[in-house]
Amino acid sequence: MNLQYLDLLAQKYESEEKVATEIINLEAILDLPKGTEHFVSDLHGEYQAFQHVLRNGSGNVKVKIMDLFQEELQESEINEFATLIYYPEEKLKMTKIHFSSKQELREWYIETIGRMLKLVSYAASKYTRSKLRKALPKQFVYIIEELLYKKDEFDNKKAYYEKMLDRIISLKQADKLIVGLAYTTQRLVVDHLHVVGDIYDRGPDPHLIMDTLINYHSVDIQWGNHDVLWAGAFAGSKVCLANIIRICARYNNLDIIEDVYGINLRPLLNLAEKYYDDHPAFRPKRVTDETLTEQEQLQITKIHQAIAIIQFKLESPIIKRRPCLNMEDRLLLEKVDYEKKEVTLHGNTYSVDSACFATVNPDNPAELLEEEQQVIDKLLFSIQHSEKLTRHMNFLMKKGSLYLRYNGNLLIHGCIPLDENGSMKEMEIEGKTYAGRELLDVFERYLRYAFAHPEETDDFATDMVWYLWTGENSSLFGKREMTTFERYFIKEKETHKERKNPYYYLREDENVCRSMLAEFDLDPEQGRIINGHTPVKEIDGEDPIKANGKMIVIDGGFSKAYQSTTGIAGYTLLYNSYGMQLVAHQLFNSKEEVLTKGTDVLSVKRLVNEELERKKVRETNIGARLLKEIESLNDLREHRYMK
Ligand SMILES: O=P(O)(O)OC[C@H]1O[C@](O)(COP(=O)(O)O)[C@@H](O)[C@@H]1O
Ligand SMILES: [Mn+2]
Repeated sequence: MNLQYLDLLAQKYESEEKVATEIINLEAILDLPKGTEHFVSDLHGEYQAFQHVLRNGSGNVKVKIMDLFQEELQESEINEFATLIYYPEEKLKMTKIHFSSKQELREWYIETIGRMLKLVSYAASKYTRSKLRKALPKQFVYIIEELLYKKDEFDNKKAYYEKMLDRIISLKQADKLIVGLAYTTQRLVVDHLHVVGDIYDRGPDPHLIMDTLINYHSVDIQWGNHDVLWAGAFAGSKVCLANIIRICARYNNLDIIEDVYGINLRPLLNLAEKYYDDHPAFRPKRVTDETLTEQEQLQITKIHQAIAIIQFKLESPIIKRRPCLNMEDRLLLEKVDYEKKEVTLHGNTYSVDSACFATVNPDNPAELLEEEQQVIDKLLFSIQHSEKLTRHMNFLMKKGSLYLRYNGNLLIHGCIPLDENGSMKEMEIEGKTYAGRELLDVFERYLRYAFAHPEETDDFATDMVWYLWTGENSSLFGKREMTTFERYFIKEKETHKERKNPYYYLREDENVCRSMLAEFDLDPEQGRIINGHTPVKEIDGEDPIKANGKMIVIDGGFSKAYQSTTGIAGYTLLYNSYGMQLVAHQLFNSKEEVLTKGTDVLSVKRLVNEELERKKVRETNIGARLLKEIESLNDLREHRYMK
């Protein structure tokens, strides 16, 4: 027993009563039902769709409303009420214009606030009062508690409550109260959120997702390859930086770089204007914005080429100085015959007639022009000095990890690299061989080191971050090679294919999944692997629940760009005290549609498993921590107060 620790503890609990009270509290919490975990993945900048899923708790809010009111309310009323919980400000505005008299509005307020209080109290029933208090809107804590805990057996307080509600309405506080209660409900239906990777890229608003997560009550992140690419850029990797700008150009998202994160793109634009023309392969993909003129599209097309070529040039020296990464196959600029305009890959020769190699020196293809060097250096300087990006990246690192063991499950964005036999694939790094969990741990150590040393741009750790984005043994990429060059410049489609790691077919096998759980010291009987990264093609009948339920893949494609291949708008997972449920979301168009049509974009639920007995906090990660705390408090009690 650590006596110093007990001394410290004694400062906080300075009387026997205080120790006893805390022990009683903690023990009571252990017997509460486990809180609801909510899993989402591959958000890819789709803030609106993410907001919707968050606000309706993947359908959980509706379930609670149905439990309480399905006898009393019609379906349309239930939908109206649910919409009020999801988007209280907007829905209030829309509802209020329909009332013709003050009296009508007053009645609606009283009825609605009454229902909301019932809902809050139901949603909070498995939490302690102190947890509920933290979830309440600050300015109304006292009033709501009075209203929530009213026990009016003797009819003494009726007038008191009525008066309270009346005054709330007459003092014009009802709207604020309704908004507060709606957000409290949203917060209560989900205890903890897991984001299984890929917040960034393709969609327009990753920064808004980051802001939401920063303000969320309880969250962790398992990094996706796209998140690591952004972290890598911030950590000093110029090639990661070129990639994020290239992807932003490709998806018409350069305003994320310029307007949101405040990076000046002018030097890059000047370079682009000087050396590049129109090119069909580099036209921006997501042109929803009708205000984008032909001129602007052309500008983006040129920037896209300029930064792609910088990226390819920056890859070469890394591949050459790091033979252990085994990426010589990707020295593509070196493989081009600039006279014949051909490239030879894996023994086959293809035309690269359409390629834009104006800045490439055939004798030294990886050499950056002076201007290119300046552009990338300036970009790196601004990105590392962006206040907002600093905040977002620090949060990403603080709340994130490559994988997470949580309540018996393994959460991981991409894969655990395997060989064809299902064994953990080995990789030699700096003279040592790693595989499985150790490999992932060493990857994470490099990323954290690179992040802590942003001034080092060419060291091994920084190069490893790029490897995490694109390397064969990366647990985030999970494919043999990234065929970006081929997809821009070679017509033959067979060169575009990215071969997946054997993990992606072996994960269908229950025994393989069991051995992966064991590799991470998790119980193969109880645990499951929760994966993102590869869109589940529901359209083709692919099942997100694999390996007899040991593997659940929740990338259903929030990303609009991928919805035509998946056929849905993403999966999410809920894990409450009764078990796990997978939710398939139908296409989400806009919050306006939800508000005007009153219908939720209905989500289809499938049971993954049912707990035989309702799971309690005692059996969770938090429970284990509380048990330790109780043990220390018992020690303190014995040592300090029992003598
Ligand atoms: O669809 P795009 O923009 O061409 O991107 C394709 C690239 O994205 C990747 O699929 C990685 O992104 P994901 O993590 O979303 O799968 C690469 O394997 C591939 O080369
Ligand atoms: Mn991914």
